[in-house]
Amino acid sequence: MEKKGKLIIIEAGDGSGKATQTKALYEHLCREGYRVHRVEFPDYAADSSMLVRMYLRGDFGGHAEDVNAYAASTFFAVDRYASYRMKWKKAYEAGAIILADRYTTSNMVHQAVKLTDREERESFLDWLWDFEFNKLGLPVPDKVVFLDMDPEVADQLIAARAAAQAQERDIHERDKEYLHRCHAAYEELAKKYGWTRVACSEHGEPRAIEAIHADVYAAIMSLLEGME
Ligand SMILES: Nc1ncnc2c1ncn2[C@@H]1O[C@H](COP(=O)(O)OP(=O)(O)OP(=O)(O)O)[C@@H](O)[C@H]1O
Ligand SMILES: Cc1cn([C@H]2C[C@H](O)[C@@H](COP(=O)(O)O)O2)c(=O)[nH]c1=O
Repeated sequence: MEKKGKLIIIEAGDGSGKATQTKALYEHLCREGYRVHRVEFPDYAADSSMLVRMYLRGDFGGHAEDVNAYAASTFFAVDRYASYRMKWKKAYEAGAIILADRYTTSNMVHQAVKLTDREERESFLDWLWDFEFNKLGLPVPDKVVFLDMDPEVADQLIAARAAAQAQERDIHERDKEYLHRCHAAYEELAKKYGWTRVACSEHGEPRAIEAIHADVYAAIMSLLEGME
């Protein structure tokens, strides 16, 4: 019988602090002596993300909608499959904690919003669940923490980061209206799938990184019982 680990996802809209909070939680859990592996999606440094990179830089069209939800989801899912098989399957099956910055949950939001008809969207979500978790065999998350950052605040954080690091925005980050639709979908899907919401902004300002971290840690604490 396999001794499975725990798969924890830090999920949110673009520029909402996922990398920052994943790093803080990873360091906290390491300090406490847990066996933790940190992964991120897309896995930009890996060959498997080539189609994702082509899509996000606009090779197939400058708008998210230029690639339909099913095609785009497949690019991201294949990248995830390669990461799972090559980087963390063994550790997960040996009982480690896997901490992921984005996962299938990003396809559930960022691709599902392309379908405006409710029935079509539900049917896409059912297809996606079956495709990634049953057909590809990726593990279902044990906990999804949704960082709820006001999209206007996230847009300012992206702008500041882009200026500081001379980075270009991808086709999703360039489209403010799309990011607002994604935020609404996050709120809806957090309820549908039972994701834990952590408030990350108030009165148009981001909350302090440490305060958000304390809430993220509190959200995952109960999962750690019996883990080493
Ligand atoms: N609570 C916060 N207060 C102020 N600045 C923050 C906060 N959280 C993150 N930042 C800063 O905002 C920027 C975006 O944060 P981060 O890279 O963690 O977000 P992300 O969700 O991983 O972004 P992306 O979706 O683009 O991968 C970074 O420059 C980071 O230092
Ligand atoms: C993993 C994953 C991501 N996406 C979307 C979400 C974001 O808009 C981009 C990735 O950008 P980041 O700023 O580097 O996080 O891609 C998606 O649609 N599906 C996925 O599975």
